[in-house]
Amino acid sequence: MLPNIKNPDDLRQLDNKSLIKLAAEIRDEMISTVSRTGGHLAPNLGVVELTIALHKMFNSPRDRFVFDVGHQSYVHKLLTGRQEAFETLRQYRGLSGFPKFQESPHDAFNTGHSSTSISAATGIALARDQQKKDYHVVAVIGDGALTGGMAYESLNHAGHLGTNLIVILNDNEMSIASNVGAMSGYLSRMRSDPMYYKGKEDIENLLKRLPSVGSRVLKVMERVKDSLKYLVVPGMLFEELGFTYLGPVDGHNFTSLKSVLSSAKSIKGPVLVHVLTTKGKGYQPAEENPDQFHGIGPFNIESGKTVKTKGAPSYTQVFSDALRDIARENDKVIAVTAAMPGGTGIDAFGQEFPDRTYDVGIAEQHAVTMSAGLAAGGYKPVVAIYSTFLQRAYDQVLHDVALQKLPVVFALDRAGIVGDDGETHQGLFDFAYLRNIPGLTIMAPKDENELRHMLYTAVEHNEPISLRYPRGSGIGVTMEGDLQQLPIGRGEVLRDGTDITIVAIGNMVHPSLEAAEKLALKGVSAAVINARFVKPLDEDLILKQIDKTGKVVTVEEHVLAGGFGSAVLEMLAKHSINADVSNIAVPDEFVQQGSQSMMRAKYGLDAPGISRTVVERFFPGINLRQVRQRG
Ligand SMILES: Cc1ncc(C[n+]2csc(CCOP(=O)(O)OP(=O)(O)O)c2C)c(N)n1
Ligand SMILES: CC(=O)[C@@H](O)[C@H](O)COP(=O)(O)O
Ligand SMILES: [Mg+2]
Repeated sequence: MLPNIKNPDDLRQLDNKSLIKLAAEIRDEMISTVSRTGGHLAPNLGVVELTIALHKMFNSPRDRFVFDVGHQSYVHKLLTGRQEAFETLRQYRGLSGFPKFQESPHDAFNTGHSSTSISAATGIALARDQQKKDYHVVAVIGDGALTGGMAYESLNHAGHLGTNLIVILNDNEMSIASNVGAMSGYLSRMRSDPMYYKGKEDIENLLKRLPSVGSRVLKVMERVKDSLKYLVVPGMLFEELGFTYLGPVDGHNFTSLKSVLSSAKSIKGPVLVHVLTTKGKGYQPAEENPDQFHGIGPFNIESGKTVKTKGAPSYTQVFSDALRDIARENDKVIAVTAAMPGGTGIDAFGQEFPDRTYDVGIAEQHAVTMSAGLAAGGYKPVVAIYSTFLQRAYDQVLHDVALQKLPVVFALDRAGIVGDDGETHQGLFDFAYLRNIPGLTIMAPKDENELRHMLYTAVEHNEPISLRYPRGSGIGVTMEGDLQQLPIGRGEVLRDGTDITIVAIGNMVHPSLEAAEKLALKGVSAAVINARFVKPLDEDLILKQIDKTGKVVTVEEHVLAGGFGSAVLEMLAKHSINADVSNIAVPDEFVQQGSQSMMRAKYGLDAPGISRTVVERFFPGINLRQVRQRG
């Protein structure tokens, strides 16, 4: 059936039996494709019926859907004319793993970061109202995304506005890991306590029987109704915020879904539909391990096992091991994660030190300010956050941590090019957004061994400090002995040279060393500095080398504007040094999805790219000269 669904109109004639068949085909298609491409399988398996029902009951693209995070939009893509492209999911120039208005008019709003959907949907609804148009706006948000502050800011405002807006709360009792917090508990109680259902039915029956009498009595009756509802009707919290609450309904049952969506369409004002789903539904390994199948690499469909590659441990793993080593000696160390315990390696810390670990939910701002509070109370919080998600908490870093010089450690995982998640998740901005904050020390290790020492240095440092490291495996260096404190603001010369100085930071140091080897073969003598610190810069070391070579190239896996190269340029300007400088970095554009190696090659962020840039920029005639010499 799936190939016959060219657009949502093709769903209109299908009865429940056909819809059930279609749901099974969609699941097969997603399992088969994601087993090859990798992707967010479990969230999508959970919303198959829900998404089909949405497309059946609404009229996209006239009606607008906003998917929160957007990692659960695969079913929507399959129903909106993107079946043929589906095999290119998350690949270079292929279908995005998130909604993209550039891909389809059915994608009303681009997402990737969590908890934005209700705000965006409110704005779309307001634009509709301004233009006196008449269409539905539907935000689809998960219970995990509902832990993010923006979700509450927008519920609060949308409830106050009273405009027509439908929020579908997809409650599968999971974030990536288990969901956390009081709201999650509230949703669970609605899910599981039969008293709520019974109470709701009883009250509804009672209310139906209440007589319509004179207006004063009516007012009293209304108040009685309200207080009775308050006591037992589920979703009262949302009702108090100004939403009509519908549910909870079984999100895998077409009859219930169609009925509740039909009611939602007819109600005036904001409506919240509470839908219960099972993450990973229909594929046993994903149902059993929804966290592992939240976002998964290629896997074997029969066994559900991922294709393992042997190699160096990931940066995350090394960070996780080192943090536990440090915490065994220092009982002030506290680990904080914002809903990414597995992704950041804080899960292992939590197992060993459950009382010193906090998962705050998808609440990066709260994570940072709470850490500031912990630091003010004498602790050493290590906040492990993906570079892209710390973008959320800029003011908290500046206002709550840095202004008070509080010793919070920011461990930024997934810094640099992240690969298949693409532009929403690239960790390419952190040097820039942190470098302008006074008193914040910024480090990046050249490899996984240096990461351990930097983490130790950070914990021992008594002021705000950050370190960033990339997604994926380290480079396989030996882990050297005891953890050591690195001198703050000191880099190291890894290779001497007389023609040019390459100053690299973080994971660009080793490719720079390789590039220097290549350059040597062309007769260029390149010095290589591992800067280690973006702030404070090792000015003496860099200036001394530049004095020798006159030419300098900076290399970083980060955007050019405001990054490490900018820091070096500012330093040269400060000292009135007139050197010949080139900066290798990501230009002023959003980096698309594609494997990390492919995208690094595209931007010249690998050994061949670095040596090519050096030759083209500083030694353009070199090949010719060599050929002439050889001749
Ligand atoms: C600001 C931000 N922080 C963290 C994430 C990482 N993240 C993506 S999905 C997700 C869990 C979302 O849970 P939920 O909304 O319940 O969706 P489900 O996967 O359960 O369908 C998290 C933590 C993110 N995308 N954005
Ligand atoms: C959708 C989302 O934001 C996360 O699931 C993210 O894709 C995780 O990325 P990693 O695979 O790098 O942990
Ligand atoms: Mg969820």
